Amino acid sequence: MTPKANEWSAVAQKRVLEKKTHVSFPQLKYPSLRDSGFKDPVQWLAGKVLDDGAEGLWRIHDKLYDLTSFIKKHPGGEEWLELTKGTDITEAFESHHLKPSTEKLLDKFYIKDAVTPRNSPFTFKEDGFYRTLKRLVYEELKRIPKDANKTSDRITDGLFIVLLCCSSLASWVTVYWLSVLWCVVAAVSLALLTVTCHNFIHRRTNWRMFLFNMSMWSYRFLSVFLRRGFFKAHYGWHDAIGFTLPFIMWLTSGAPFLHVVYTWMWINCTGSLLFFLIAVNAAHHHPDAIKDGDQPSTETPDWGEHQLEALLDRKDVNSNSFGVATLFGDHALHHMFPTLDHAVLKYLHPIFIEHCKLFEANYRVSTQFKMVVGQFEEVMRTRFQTSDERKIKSLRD
Ligand code: HEM
Repeated sequence: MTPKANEWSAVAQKRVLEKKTHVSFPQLKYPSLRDSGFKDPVQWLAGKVLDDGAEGLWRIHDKLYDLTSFIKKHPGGEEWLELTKGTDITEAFESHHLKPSTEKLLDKFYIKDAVTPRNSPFTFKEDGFYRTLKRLVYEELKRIPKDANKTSDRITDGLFIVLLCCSSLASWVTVYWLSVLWCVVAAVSLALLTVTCHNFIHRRTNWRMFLFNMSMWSYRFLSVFLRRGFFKAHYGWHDAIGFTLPFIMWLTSGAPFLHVVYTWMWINCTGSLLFFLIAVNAAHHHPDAIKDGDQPSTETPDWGEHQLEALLDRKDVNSNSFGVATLFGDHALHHMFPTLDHAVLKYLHPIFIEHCKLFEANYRVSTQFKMVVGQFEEVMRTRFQTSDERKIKSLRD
């Protein structure tokens, strides 16, 4: 029985303790492996293999496909399919392909129907919010300027060059305050570069996605250095690309190696802190953004509408291309269409807003300042929210 609004938080707290069902979606079982080992993407994927009913194949909606022969031919890159073998890839498949012809290609790989229901609450109805928006976006993309994505390329390349120059200067100069100045500029450009490269990591394999790893994070697994088998299986040379920065600093500055390492670590740690501050004050860390445990709008929401529930956009960030690229802007459209360049998204605003109005979707737009305040409110939050509470607050904003 669905709990009443005033009982939701207590019921959800009980589910958290019992660990029998998913908290927000009690029709789903408690995720396997959630509480064992590292809580990282590798563990999450292993848990999905146990729960998704894909029988060692790839599951899309309620059908199973054998994509083994397609892995090397996949235009988006091999990694996506290698990593997801044995899991339900419905959400990834739906959101990463706009061309209607891609779906037809699936028939070639069909093996059989799945025997268990999907272990996901999300729906993709033909006349639902997401699928209708996807069709509109596909048509709209034909009308936008062909070179729209050049803006992101220029911002990324510019930040990369600033990072290289300032890091080398920071090791080269011998005046303390000048060195600090170059270190600060390098750290800021490293943080902004890392965010900007996020624009490239959901797309077909491209060299700019590797620049994300200059931060010593990995665009695939943030736990990459902690996992066994670093150079085997899923781990590649690009996971270690961050080590090229101190090497370049050493070569160009001629400074003693230890001094370079020390300077590099300062830049890296400060850059990481700034990256964290940007990320945590962006779209999701606010009480009005749904989290596991909060009450969803329905037990089987449209996937796209649920994305909107999970974030708030910022009007001051969305108003300029540099802000969008370097501060996780236009996040709603980015969630729904991750393969599109961030610089393209502004052209989709008019149809997106109209579509939200038509479907009465819960799309919220806030400001950067309110997101910073909301981030502290989120940290202090002690109860789970009902969907009505989320809606009422969003109207007040
Ligand atoms: C885990 C699931 C998958 C992910 C994350 C994924 C990701 C991607 C990405 C990032 C692209 C490049 C998109 C672009 O540049 O616009 C792409 C393209 C493509 N993928 Fe996938 N893919 C997945 C599964 C599949 C499957 C199952 C098929 C078909 C059997 C498929 C067929 C294609 C085709 C045909 C393209 C080229 C589409 C185009 O040019 O518009 N993908 N995919």
